[in-house]
Amino acid sequence: MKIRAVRVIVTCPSRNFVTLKIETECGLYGVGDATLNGRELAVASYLQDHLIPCLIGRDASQIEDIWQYFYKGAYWRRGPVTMTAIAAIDVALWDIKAKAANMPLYQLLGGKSRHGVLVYSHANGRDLEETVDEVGRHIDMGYKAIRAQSGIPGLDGTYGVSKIKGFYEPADADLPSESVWSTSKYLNFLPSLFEKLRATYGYEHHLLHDVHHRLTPIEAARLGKDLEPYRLFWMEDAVPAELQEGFRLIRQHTTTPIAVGEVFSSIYDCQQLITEQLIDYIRTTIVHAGGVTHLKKIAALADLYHVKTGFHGATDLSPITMGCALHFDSWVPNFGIQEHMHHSELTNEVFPHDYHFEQGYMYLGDKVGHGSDIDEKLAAKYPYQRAYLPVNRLEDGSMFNW
Ligand SMILES: O=C(O)[C@@H](O)[C@@H](O)[C@H](O)[C@H](O)CO
Ligand SMILES: [Mg+2]
Repeated sequence: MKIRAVRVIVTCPSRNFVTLKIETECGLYGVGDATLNGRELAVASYLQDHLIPCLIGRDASQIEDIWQYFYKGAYWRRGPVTMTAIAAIDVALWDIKAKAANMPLYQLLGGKSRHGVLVYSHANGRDLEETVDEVGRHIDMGYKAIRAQSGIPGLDGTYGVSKIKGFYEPADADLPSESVWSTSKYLNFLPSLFEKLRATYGYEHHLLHDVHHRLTPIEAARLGKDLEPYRLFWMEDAVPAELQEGFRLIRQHTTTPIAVGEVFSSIYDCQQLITEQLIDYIRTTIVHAGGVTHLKKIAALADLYHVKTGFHGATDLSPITMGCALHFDSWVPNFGIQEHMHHSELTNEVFPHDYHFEQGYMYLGDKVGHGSDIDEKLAAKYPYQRAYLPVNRLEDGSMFNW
Protein backbone atom coordinates (compact mmCIF):
# COMPACT_ATOMS: atom_id res chain seq x y z
CA MET A 1 0.00 0.00 0.00
CA LYS A 2 2.38 2.68 -1.27
CA ILE A 3 2.03 6.31 -0.15
CA ARG A 4 1.44 8.34 -3.32
CA ALA A 5 0.81 11.87 -2.03
CA VAL A 6 0.77 13.73 1.30
CA ARG A 7 -0.74 17.17 1.92
CA VAL A 8 -0.75 19.64 4.84
CA ILE A 9 -4.01 21.58 5.03
CA VAL A 10 -4.08 24.71 7.19
CA THR A 11 -7.54 26.17 7.77
CA CYS A 12 -9.20 28.57 10.20
CA PRO A 13 -12.96 27.93 10.53
CA SER A 14 -13.41 29.97 13.76
CA ARG A 15 -9.88 28.88 14.87
CA ASN A 16 -6.71 27.47 13.26
CA PHE A 17 -6.32 23.76 12.52
CA VAL A 18 -3.54 21.88 10.73
CA THR A 19 -4.50 18.61 9.05
CA LEU A 20 -2.38 15.99 7.28
CA LYS A 21 -3.86 13.91 4.45
CA ILE A 22 -2.02 10.78 3.26
CA GLU A 23 -3.12 9.22 -0.05
CA THR A 24 -2.11 5.75 -1.19
CA GLU A 25 -1.74 4.30 -4.70
CA CYS A 26 -4.71 1.98 -4.07
CA GLY A 27 -7.00 4.97 -3.54
CA LEU A 28 -7.36 4.77 0.26
CA TYR A 29 -6.53 7.94 2.24
CA GLY A 30 -6.24 8.83 5.90
CA VAL A 31 -6.27 12.10 7.83
CA GLY A 32 -4.47 13.17 10.99
CA ASP A 33 -4.67 16.28 13.19
CA ALA A 34 -1.45 18.32 13.48
CA THR A 35 -2.77 21.32 15.42
CA LEU A 36 -0.57 22.88 18.11
CA ASN A 37 -2.39 25.91 19.47
CA GLY A 38 -0.39 29.12 18.90
CA ARG A 39 2.43 27.30 17.06
CA GLU A 40 0.49 25.78 14.16
CA LEU A 41 2.86 26.78 11.34
CA ALA A 42 5.86 25.24 13.12
CA VAL A 43 4.22 21.84 12.82
CA ALA A 44 3.02 22.53 9.27
CA SER A 45 6.59 23.33 8.25
CA TYR A 46 8.08 20.37 10.14
CA LEU A 47 5.74 18.13 8.17
CA GLN A 48 6.00 19.93 4.80
CA ASP A 49 9.74 20.62 4.79
CA HIS A 50 11.16 17.70 6.76
CA LEU A 51 8.89 14.66 7.11
CA ILE A 52 6.77 14.49 3.93
CA PRO A 53 9.77 14.10 1.55
CA CYS A 54 10.73 10.96 3.55
CA LEU A 55 7.14 9.63 3.59
CA ILE A 56 6.35 9.49 -0.15
CA GLY A 57 6.77 5.96 -1.53
CA ARG A 58 6.72 4.22 1.88
CA ASP A 59 4.36 1.34 2.66
CA ALA A 60 1.42 2.87 4.58
CA SER A 61 0.81 -0.44 6.39
CA GLN A 62 4.15 -0.20 8.24
CA ILE A 63 2.83 2.09 10.98
CA GLU A 64 5.29 1.15 13.74
CA ASP A 65 8.34 1.29 11.45
CA ILE A 66 7.33 4.71 10.11
CA TRP A 67 6.78 5.93 13.69
CA GLN A 68 10.25 4.69 14.74
CA TYR A 69 11.80 6.14 11.57
CA PHE A 70 10.54 9.66 12.29
CA TYR A 71 11.22 9.42 16.04
CA LYS A 72 14.71 7.88 16.02
CA GLY A 73 15.61 9.16 12.57
CA ALA A 74 15.21 12.81 13.56
CA TYR A 75 18.17 12.62 15.97
CA TRP A 76 16.48 15.52 17.83
CA ARG A 77 13.80 13.63 19.74
CA ARG A 78 10.55 14.52 21.56
CA GLY A 79 8.95 17.92 22.07
CA PRO A 80 5.48 19.17 21.09
CA VAL A 81 6.28 20.16 17.48
CA THR A 82 8.05 16.91 16.61
CA MET A 83 5.55 14.64 18.36
CA THR A 84 2.50 16.47 16.98
CA ALA A 85 3.87 16.03 13.46
CA ILE A 86 4.56 12.32 14.08
CA ALA A 87 1.09 12.00 15.63
CA ALA A 88 -0.58 13.37 12.50
CA ILE A 89 1.19 10.82 10.31
CA ASP A 90 0.43 8.02 12.78
CA VAL A 91 -3.30 8.81 13.02
CA ALA A 92 -3.62 9.06 9.23
CA LEU A 93 -1.92 5.67 8.85
CA TRP A 94 -4.18 4.03 11.46
CA ASP A 95 -7.14 5.57 9.61
CA ILE A 96 -5.92 3.96 6.36
CA LYS A 97 -5.24 0.58 7.99
CA ALA A 98 -8.73 0.44 9.53
CA LYS A 99 -10.29 1.43 6.18
CA ALA A 100 -8.23 -1.27 4.44
CA ALA A 101 -9.51 -3.78 7.02
CA ASN A 102 -13.01 -2.40 6.46
CA MET A 103 -13.56 -1.81 10.20
CA PRO A 104 -13.88 1.04 12.71
CA LEU A 105 -10.52 1.83 14.37
CA TYR A 106 -11.65 0.57 17.80
CA GLN A 107 -12.08 -2.92 16.32
CA LEU A 108 -8.47 -2.87 15.12
CA LEU A 109 -7.33 -1.82 18.62
CA GLY A 110 -9.13 -4.71 20.31
CA GLY A 111 -12.84 -4.01 20.20
CA LYS A 112 -15.16 -2.03 22.45
CA SER A 113 -14.68 -2.25 26.23
CA ARG A 114 -17.67 0.00 27.07
CA HIS A 115 -21.01 1.02 25.58
CA GLY A 116 -20.23 4.73 25.56
CA VAL A 117 -17.44 7.16 26.49
CA LEU A 118 -18.03 9.19 29.67
CA VAL A 119 -17.20 12.83 28.95
CA TYR A 120 -16.90 16.02 30.96
CA SER A 121 -17.85 19.48 29.74
CA HIS A 122 -16.68 22.98 30.62
CA ALA A 123 -18.87 25.23 32.79
CA ASN A 124 -17.49 28.66 33.53
CA GLY A 125 -18.64 32.04 34.77
CA ARG A 126 -17.31 35.49 35.53
CA ASP A 127 -18.09 34.98 39.21
CA LEU A 128 -19.22 32.28 41.63
CA GLU A 129 -22.94 32.80 41.01
CA GLU A 130 -22.64 32.65 37.23
CA THR A 131 -20.41 29.56 37.43
CA VAL A 132 -22.92 27.78 39.70
CA ASP A 133 -25.68 28.59 37.18
CA GLU A 134 -23.52 27.33 34.30
CA VAL A 135 -22.84 24.03 36.08
CA GLY A 136 -26.63 23.69 36.48
CA ARG A 137 -27.09 24.34 32.75
CA HIS A 138 -24.63 21.54 31.92
CA ILE A 139 -26.38 19.18 34.33
CA ASP A 140 -29.61 19.97 32.46
CA MET A 141 -27.78 19.17 29.19
CA GLY A 142 -27.23 15.67 30.56
CA TYR A 143 -23.57 15.81 31.58
CA LYS A 144 -22.58 13.51 34.46
CA ALA A 145 -19.20 15.25 34.82
CA ILE A 146 -18.59 18.99 34.66
CA ARG A 147 -15.45 21.07 34.93
CA ALA A 148 -16.02 24.32 36.83
CA GLN A 149 -13.84 27.40 36.25
CA SER A 150 -14.71 30.81 37.67
CA GLY A 151 -13.51 34.39 37.59
CA ILE A 152 -11.53 35.22 40.76
CA PRO A 153 -12.63 38.18 42.91
CA GLY A 154 -10.08 40.97 42.51
CA LEU A 155 -8.69 39.66 39.19
CA ASP A 156 -9.72 40.77 35.69
CA GLY A 157 -10.52 37.53 33.86
CA THR A 158 -8.64 34.28 34.32
CA TYR A 159 -7.97 30.96 32.59
CA GLY A 160 -11.00 29.03 31.45
CA VAL A 161 -13.59 31.83 31.67
CA SER A 162 -15.02 32.47 28.20
CA LYS A 163 -16.00 35.84 26.83
CA ILE A 164 -18.80 34.26 24.75
CA LYS A 165 -20.98 31.87 26.78
CA GLY A 166 -20.58 28.25 25.81
CA PHE A 167 -17.54 28.79 23.60
CA TYR A 168 -14.03 29.10 25.02
CA GLU A 169 -11.09 29.86 22.72
CA PRO A 170 -7.94 30.94 24.57
CA ALA A 171 -5.89 31.83 21.45
CA ASP A 172 -7.52 35.22 21.30
CA ALA A 173 -5.18 37.72 19.66
CA ASP A 174 -2.68 38.39 16.86
CA LEU A 175 -0.04 38.92 19.57
CA PRO A 176 -0.17 37.37 23.06
CA SER A 177 -2.73 39.09 25.29
CA GLU A 178 -1.53 39.56 28.88
CA SER A 179 -3.42 38.47 31.97
CA VAL A 180 -2.64 39.06 35.66
CA TRP A 181 -2.60 36.33 38.31
CA SER A 182 -2.68 36.19 42.11
CA THR A 183 -2.22 32.80 43.73
CA SER A 184 -3.42 34.08 47.11
CA LYS A 185 -6.66 35.52 45.67
CA TYR A 186 -7.22 32.22 43.85
CA LEU A 187 -6.52 29.99 46.89
CA ASN A 188 -8.70 32.19 49.10
CA PHE A 189 -11.63 31.92 46.69
CA LEU A 190 -11.66 28.52 45.04
CA PRO A 191 -12.84 26.24 47.91
CA SER A 192 -15.94 28.45 48.30
CA LEU A 193 -16.91 27.70 44.69
CA PHE A 194 -16.94 23.95 45.23
CA GLU A 195 -18.60 24.32 48.64
CA LYS A 196 -21.41 26.22 46.90
CA LEU A 197 -21.58 23.71 44.02
CA ARG A 198 -21.93 20.73 46.36
CA ALA A 199 -24.46 22.62 48.55
CA THR A 200 -26.50 23.42 45.43
CA TYR A 201 -26.29 20.19 43.41
CA GLY A 202 -25.18 17.56 45.92
CA TYR A 203 -22.68 14.80 45.18
CA GLU A 204 -24.37 13.00 42.29
CA HIS A 205 -22.27 14.62 39.54
CA HIS A 206 -18.51 14.52 39.05
CA LEU A 207 -16.90 17.93 39.48
CA LEU A 208 -13.48 18.70 37.99
CA HIS A 209 -11.20 21.72 38.09
CA ASP A 210 -8.20 22.84 36.03
CA VAL A 211 -5.61 24.81 38.01
CA HIS A 212 -3.75 25.31 34.75
CA HIS A 213 -0.13 25.06 35.95
CA ARG A 214 -0.31 27.88 38.49
CA LEU A 215 0.71 26.52 41.89
CA THR A 216 3.82 25.24 43.63
CA PRO A 217 3.61 21.68 44.98
CA ILE A 218 2.94 22.79 48.55
CA GLU A 219 0.26 25.27 47.37
CA ALA A 220 -1.31 22.44 45.36
CA ALA A 221 -1.16 20.25 48.46
CA ARG A 222 -3.01 22.92 50.43
CA LEU A 223 -5.65 23.36 47.72
CA GLY A 224 -6.10 19.58 47.45
CA LYS A 225 -6.71 19.38 51.21
CA ASP A 226 -9.13 22.33 51.13
CA LEU A 227 -11.09 20.64 48.31
CA GLU A 228 -11.29 17.18 49.93
CA PRO A 229 -14.75 17.74 51.49
CA TYR A 230 -16.14 18.41 47.97
CA ARG A 231 -14.81 15.16 46.52
CA LEU A 232 -13.55 16.36 43.12
CA PHE A 233 -13.15 13.86 40.31
CA TRP A 234 -9.76 15.50 39.73
CA MET A 235 -7.62 18.59 40.24
CA GLU A 236 -5.87 19.14 36.90
CA ASP A 237 -2.47 20.61 36.04
CA ALA A 238 -1.99 21.90 39.60
CA VAL A 239 1.74 22.42 39.02
CA PRO A 240 3.90 22.87 35.89
CA ALA A 241 5.00 19.26 35.51
CA GLU A 242 8.61 19.46 34.34
CA LEU A 243 9.58 18.49 37.90
CA GLN A 244 7.80 15.14 38.11
CA GLU A 245 9.17 14.37 41.61
CA GLY A 246 7.55 17.59 42.87
CA PHE A 247 4.23 15.76 42.78
CA ARG A 248 5.41 13.63 45.75
CA LEU A 249 4.78 16.71 47.92
CA ILE A 250 1.17 16.95 46.74
CA ARG A 251 0.58 13.23 47.19
CA GLN A 252 1.86 13.32 50.80
CA HIS A 253 -0.82 15.80 51.83
CA THR A 254 -4.04 15.15 49.95
CA THR A 255 -6.35 12.46 48.60
CA THR A 256 -7.85 14.77 45.96
CA PRO A 257 -7.23 12.89 42.67
CA ILE A 258 -4.59 14.44 40.40
CA ALA A 259 -4.66 14.73 36.59
CA VAL A 260 -1.82 15.99 34.41
CA GLY A 261 -0.39 15.63 30.95
CA GLU A 262 -2.12 17.61 28.20
CA VAL A 263 1.15 19.44 27.51
CA PHE A 264 3.20 16.22 27.52
CA SER A 265 4.49 14.86 24.22
CA SER A 266 6.00 11.52 25.21
CA ILE A 267 6.00 8.68 27.76
CA TYR A 268 9.19 10.08 29.23
CA ASP A 269 7.32 13.21 30.37
CA CYS A 270 5.10 11.10 32.64
CA GLN A 271 7.12 7.94 33.36
CA GLN A 272 7.96 8.91 36.98
CA LEU A 273 4.49 10.38 37.62
CA ILE A 274 2.97 7.03 36.60
CA THR A 275 5.45 4.56 38.08
CA GLU A 276 5.48 6.36 41.46
CA GLN A 277 1.66 6.65 41.35
CA LEU A 278 1.94 10.42 41.79
CA ILE A 279 -1.09 10.97 39.55
CA ASP A 280 -4.48 9.31 39.04
CA TYR A 281 -5.23 10.36 35.43
CA ILE A 282 -2.92 10.86 32.46
CA ARG A 283 -4.13 13.51 29.99
CA THR A 284 -1.72 13.00 27.10
CA THR A 285 -3.54 13.29 23.76
CA ILE A 286 -3.55 11.55 20.42
CA VAL A 287 -2.55 14.78 18.62
CA HIS A 288 0.32 15.95 20.87
CA ALA A 289 1.82 12.69 22.20
CA GLY A 290 2.82 10.82 19.06
CA GLY A 291 -0.57 9.47 17.99
CA VAL A 292 -2.25 6.10 18.59
CA THR A 293 1.04 4.14 18.46
CA HIS A 294 2.67 6.06 21.33
CA LEU A 295 -0.50 6.59 23.33
CA LYS A 296 -1.00 2.79 23.43
CA LYS A 297 2.38 2.55 25.18
CA ILE A 298 1.55 5.32 27.67
CA ALA A 299 -1.85 3.77 28.46
CA ALA A 300 -0.29 0.32 28.95
CA LEU A 301 2.30 1.69 31.42
CA ALA A 302 -0.44 3.66 33.22
CA ASP A 303 -2.57 0.51 33.50
CA LEU A 304 0.14 -1.22 35.57
CA TYR A 305 0.01 1.60 38.17
CA HIS A 306 -3.77 2.16 38.56
CA VAL A 307 -3.53 5.34 36.45
CA LYS A 308 -6.47 5.95 34.13
CA THR A 309 -6.75 7.91 30.88
CA GLY A 310 -8.38 11.35 30.88
CA PHE A 311 -7.52 12.76 27.48
CA HIS A 312 -7.40 16.45 26.70
CA GLY A 313 -10.24 17.42 24.36
CA ALA A 314 -10.35 21.20 24.03
CA THR A 315 -11.62 22.98 20.93
CA ASP A 316 -8.04 23.51 19.71
CA LEU A 317 -7.85 19.76 19.07
CA SER A 318 -9.73 19.12 15.85
CA PRO A 319 -12.70 16.75 15.40
CA ILE A 320 -10.15 14.36 13.86
CA THR A 321 -8.46 14.09 17.26
CA MET A 322 -11.83 13.85 19.04
CA GLY A 323 -12.95 11.07 16.70
CA CYS A 324 -9.71 9.12 17.02
CA ALA A 325 -9.63 9.63 20.79
CA LEU A 326 -13.16 8.25 21.12
CA HIS A 327 -12.08 5.07 19.31
CA PHE A 328 -9.13 4.78 21.69
CA ASP A 329 -11.37 5.57 24.70
CA SER A 330 -13.86 2.91 23.57
CA TRP A 331 -11.14 0.24 23.63
CA VAL A 332 -8.56 1.16 26.32
CA PRO A 333 -8.97 -0.99 29.46
CA ASN A 334 -7.94 1.73 31.94
CA PHE A 335 -10.27 4.42 30.61
CA GLY A 336 -11.10 7.26 33.00
CA ILE A 337 -12.90 10.09 31.25
CA GLN A 338 -12.72 12.19 28.05
CA GLU A 339 -12.78 15.97 27.89
CA HIS A 340 -15.47 17.25 25.53
CA MET A 341 -15.76 20.85 24.43
CA HIS A 342 -18.20 21.60 21.62
CA HIS A 343 -16.55 22.72 18.38
CA SER A 344 -18.19 25.58 16.48
CA GLU A 345 -20.75 24.83 13.78
CA LEU A 346 -18.26 25.99 11.16
CA THR A 347 -15.56 23.65 12.47
CA ASN A 348 -18.00 20.75 12.42
CA GLU A 349 -18.85 21.55 8.78
CA VAL A 350 -15.19 21.58 7.74
CA PHE A 351 -14.52 18.38 9.72
CA PRO A 352 -17.40 15.92 9.22
CA HIS A 353 -17.25 13.20 11.89
CA ASP A 354 -19.03 10.13 13.17
CA TYR A 355 -19.64 10.67 16.87
CA HIS A 356 -22.41 12.24 18.94
CA PHE A 357 -23.20 13.27 22.52
CA GLU A 358 -26.08 11.75 24.49
CA GLN A 359 -26.84 12.04 28.20
CA GLY A 360 -23.26 12.45 29.43
CA TYR A 361 -21.62 10.02 27.03
CA MET A 362 -20.16 10.17 23.54
CA TYR A 363 -21.08 7.46 21.08
CA LEU A 364 -19.34 6.44 17.86
CA GLY A 365 -21.07 5.60 14.61
CA ASP A 366 -19.94 2.55 12.65
CA LYS A 367 -17.89 4.27 9.93
CA VAL A 368 -14.64 2.51 9.01
CA GLY A 369 -11.39 4.20 10.06
CA HIS A 370 -11.58 6.83 12.80
CA GLY A 371 -14.67 8.29 11.17
CA SER A 372 -13.56 11.92 10.84
CA ASP A 373 -12.54 13.75 7.70
CA ILE A 374 -11.82 17.19 6.25
CA ASP A 375 -13.83 18.94 3.53
CA GLU A 376 -10.89 20.41 1.63
CA LYS A 377 -13.00 22.70 -0.55
CA LEU A 378 -14.68 24.24 2.48
CA ALA A 379 -11.39 24.36 4.40
CA ALA A 380 -9.82 26.40 1.61
CA LYS A 381 -12.31 29.20 2.30
CA TYR A 382 -10.80 29.88 5.74
CA PRO A 383 -7.14 30.94 5.53
CA TYR A 384 -4.81 30.83 8.53
CA GLN A 385 -5.11 33.73 10.98
CA ARG A 386 -2.23 34.08 13.39
CA ALA A 387 -3.45 33.72 16.96
CA TYR A 388 -1.46 33.37 20.18
CA LEU A 389 -2.30 31.90 23.54
CA PRO A 390 -2.16 34.56 26.27
CA VAL A 391 0.77 35.09 28.63
CA ASN A 392 0.37 35.54 32.37
CA ARG A 393 2.11 37.83 34.85
CA LEU A 394 1.89 38.18 38.62
CA GLU A 395 0.54 41.41 40.08
CA ASP A 396 4.12 42.71 40.43
CA GLY A 397 4.73 42.11 36.71
CA SER A 398 6.81 38.93 37.06
CA MET A 399 6.31 36.54 34.13
CA PHE A 400 4.32 33.51 35.26
CA ASN A 401 2.59 30.38 33.88
CA TRP A 402 -0.52 30.82 31.76
O1 LIG B 1 -7.90 21.35 30.00
C1 LIG B 1 -8.10 22.11 29.07
O2 LIG B 1 -8.97 21.97 28.19
C2 LIG B 1 -7.25 23.36 28.98
O3 LIG B 1 -6.06 23.18 29.64
C3 LIG B 1 -7.15 23.84 27.56
O4 LIG B 1 -8.17 24.77 27.39
C4 LIG B 1 -5.83 24.49 27.18
O5 LIG B 1 -5.68 25.69 27.87
C5 LIG B 1 -5.82 24.73 25.69
O6 LIG B 1 -6.03 23.50 25.04
C6 LIG B 1 -4.50 25.32 25.24
O7 LIG B 1 -4.48 25.45 23.84
MG1 LIG C 1 -6.18 21.66 31.06
